[in-house]
Amino acid sequence: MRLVVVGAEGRMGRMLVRAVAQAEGCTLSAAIEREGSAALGQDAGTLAGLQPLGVDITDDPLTAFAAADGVLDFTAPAATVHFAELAAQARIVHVVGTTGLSDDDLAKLKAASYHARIVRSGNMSLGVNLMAALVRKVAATLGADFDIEILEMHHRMKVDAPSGTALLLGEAAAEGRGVDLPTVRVSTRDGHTGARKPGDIGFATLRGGSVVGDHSVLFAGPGETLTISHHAADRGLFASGAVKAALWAHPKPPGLYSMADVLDL
Ligand SMILES: NC(=O)C1=CN([C@@H]2O[C@H](COP(=O)(O)OP(=O)(O)OC[C@H]3O[C@@H](n4cnc5c(N)ncnc54)[C@H](OP(=O)(O)O)[C@@H]3O)[C@@H](O)[C@H]2O)C=CC1
Ligand SMILES: O=C(O)C1=N[C@H](C(=O)O)C[C@H](O)C1
Repeated sequence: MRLVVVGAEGRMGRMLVRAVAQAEGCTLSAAIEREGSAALGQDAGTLAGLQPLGVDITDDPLTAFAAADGVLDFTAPAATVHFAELAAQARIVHVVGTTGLSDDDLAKLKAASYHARIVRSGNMSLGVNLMAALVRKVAATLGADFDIEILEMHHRMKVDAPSGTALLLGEAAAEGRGVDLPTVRVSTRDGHTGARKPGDIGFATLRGGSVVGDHSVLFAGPGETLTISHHAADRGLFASGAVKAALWAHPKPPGLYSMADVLDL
């Protein structure tokens, strides 16, 4: 499978280049950065800390997608929407790890998925997707006297909050309870907030240092608290999950898929 990495100079972009170079059954066909990037013309392998791969970074996704079977995209919302339109035109696989997408962005991805095979997830790791399945089950099992709070911590450079993973876990909890997350979501508390509203799902965000990604879901009940946690130690795990998703989606019909589909959870 010929794969393009977009945002190839980014923290995840470099990891994706390494994961593609090391995986069986795929090759890196192109690497893309934005117009004006200092990385243009550099070898993607060298930039990722590998031997040269003979793939120079360009700012021409249209040409790259026309000669590829799939694209791995951990960039930014506006870029991802644009890449989804190009992936749909080229009828290829689009693996989307980008977080912070608005409802409008998600609607555009849905439209693109009539022609592209899109796999989107706020977290590409096996552990987090398994955790989401557990959270759904626990939320469905415990009664309304257990309050659900989601805590996440990431590195100081992260630009969106709550994290895509926290939202994915919140959606799983809401699904377990049979409610829509937007109707119960509380993402900020400051000042005289009043008592906690029954049924709310709270989010707390920490940022600092080089933390790759830590998530906990707390079920706080009368006299006991159940906590389910995940600690990511290395971004390589998100990158290998993305490659797995691309290989899984290659023979599938156009559509919008999740990591739970890929992992058969
Ligand atoms: N789903 C998952 O498992 C994971 C998701 N993520 C998500 O992935 C995204 C990227 O994270 P991270 O790698 O840390 O961020 P970085 O800022 O390090 O990387 C993003 C890269 O994308 C580039 N980029 C942005 N716009 C364009 C464009 N239009 N064309 C080409 N390249 C573009 C950026 O270039 P420039 O710097 O010039 O803007 C940058 O090189 C975030 O949304 C993050 O939350 C991260 C880890 C795991
Ligand atoms: O920006 C990051 O770094 C990460 N983003 C994803 C998210 O928003 O949940 C996944 C991971 O936790 C790292």
